[in-house]
Amino acid sequence: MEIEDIYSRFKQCSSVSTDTRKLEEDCMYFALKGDNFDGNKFVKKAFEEGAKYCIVDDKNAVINDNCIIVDDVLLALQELATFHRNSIDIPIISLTGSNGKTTTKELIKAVLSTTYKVKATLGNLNNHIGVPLTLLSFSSNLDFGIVEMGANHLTEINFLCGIAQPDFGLITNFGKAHLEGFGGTEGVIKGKSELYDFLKANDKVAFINTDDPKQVKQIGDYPHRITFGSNTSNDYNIQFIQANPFVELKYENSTIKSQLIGDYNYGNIAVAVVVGLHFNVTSQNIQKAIETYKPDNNRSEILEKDTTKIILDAYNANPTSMMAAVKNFKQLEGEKKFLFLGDMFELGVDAEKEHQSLVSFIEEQFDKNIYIIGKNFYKTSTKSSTHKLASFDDLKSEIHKLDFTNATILIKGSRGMALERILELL
Ligand SMILES: CC(=O)N[C@H]1[C@@H](OP(=O)(O)OP(=O)(O)OC[C@H]2O[C@@H](n3ccc(=O)[nH]c3=O)[C@H](O)[C@@H]2O)O[C@H](CO)[C@@H](O)[C@@H]1O[C@H](C)C(=O)N[C@@H](C)C(=O)N[C@H](CCC(=O)N[C@@H](CCC[C@@H](N)C(=O)O)C(=O)O)C(=O)O
Ligand SMILES: Nc1ncnc2c1ncn2[C@@H]1O[C@H](COP(=O)(O)OP(=O)(O)OP(=O)(O)O)[C@@H](O)[C@H]1O
Ligand SMILES: C[C@@H](N)C(=O)N[C@H](C)C(=O)O
Repeated sequence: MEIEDIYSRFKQCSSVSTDTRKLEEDCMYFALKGDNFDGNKFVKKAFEEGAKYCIVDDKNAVINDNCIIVDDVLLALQELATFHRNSIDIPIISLTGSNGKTTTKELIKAVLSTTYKVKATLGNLNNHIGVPLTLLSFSSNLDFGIVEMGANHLTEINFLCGIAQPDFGLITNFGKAHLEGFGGTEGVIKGKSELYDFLKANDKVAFINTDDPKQVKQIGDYPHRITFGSNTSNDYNIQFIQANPFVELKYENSTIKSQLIGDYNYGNIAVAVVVGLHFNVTSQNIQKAIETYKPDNNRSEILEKDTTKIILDAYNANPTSMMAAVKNFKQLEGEKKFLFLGDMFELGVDAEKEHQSLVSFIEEQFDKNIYIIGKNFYKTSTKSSTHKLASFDDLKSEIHKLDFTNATILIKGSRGMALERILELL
């Protein structure tokens, strides 16, 4: 069946789903194949749960006239999303970067939603499946769509731009994340810059943080840019005030006191302010939107348990965000500090070097209460005062000996380390 015909059926549906475990009545179910399951096997279930149409690529899965057979279900999903994007004439703002994408996306959404009808990526559904799902959730009555794009290898952002066709774009930062798939730091810069390449090729607009020399270098002399940063020569001048513990910044005559910790969140907030200003959101609305935004899901959360203050940053980790978290932790007030840091994943051949240089850096900053957990950290050379634990189970037997009265604790590690489990041990 041609994509136009699938599209006319999509228009009869309430939504698109790829999962029979959370499927909406009257949706279009795409039977994807994954590492664990073949969606074609769940077609009967999809109809039982209320799907209107099922898109399949196994002829044995065709059980009624509402099954649509295609060569490749994933490709069909991506083509349908592209077709839909071309049919809805709304401005799309896309963002990528090594760190802070979801936070920045949520902040921009909060700011623009004060004044406009806006939809954005749910959670971080930001890959080759998530981006099509995001676009298919947009409709032509929106004022803006915000699309977060993630990548762990070259050409991925270019591919996602082809589907989303952004009118505006921004890169939060270039860091040492997913080094394995990108083949090193230069690969990250090239891969993320595919967003700029798309904007340049299509005369679209880039938001550029001029405090980040990498952004300035990568955008080159491309004229369609909106600049911001600490220098008054920018289109928008934004000043960092402090992050102790919450980030405060100043623009025009407004001071924003956010509920986000970490000076690294300054750039994430600044670009949300600038997007708001550029699209004529009032200063009062920008301020209110940002000041009421609270992070969740283990992303730089600040928690209190009796007299103990906990910075729970266990959602993910990579050398850049780990370094940023440690530096921020160092400048925070507090006499008695503990660090619980877990392995960083997806670093490939750089894993050993990156874990070692991070440990050496931490030991320069802190002389005690350093706990590093996981196989990679376990292999590093450390001072005798640093506590190396090969696994979470090893930490369990150590942690109950510690006294956290009046302490401040940083918890950070890769998703697979799931260091939020520490909370139950405190
Ligand atoms: C394919 C899929 O969506 N899988 C999701 C599914 O996984 P599950 O293990 O259950 O099975 P399969 O994948 O094998 O299943 C095949 C299909 O069968 C469906 N199904 C299964 C059982 C059943 O009873 N009924 C069914 O219909 C199933 O739904 C599949 O469609 O469920 C998991 C739990 O909810 C999901 O985690 C899994 O999602 C995968 C990982 C996925 O890719 N989802 C996208 C929608 C997405 O955007 N996910 C984001 C990923 C964010 C991310 O990590 N981004 C990276 C950079 C991107 C790198 C990119 N190249 C990559 O590889 O991802 C970043 O750093 O930002 C998310 O999960 O948040
Ligand atoms: N600008 C930044 N620089 C360094 N680290 C950051 C920055 N912004 C956020 N972080 C760190 O990254 C963590 C995750 O934030 P967020 O989910 O917004 O990033 P992300 O890029 O969307 O991650 P993912 O790609 O895994 O979805 C935060 O809790 C914080 O530790
Ligand atoms: C959570 C996932 N998007 C991610 O960033 N993974 C890195 C490698 C992590 O687990 O920290």
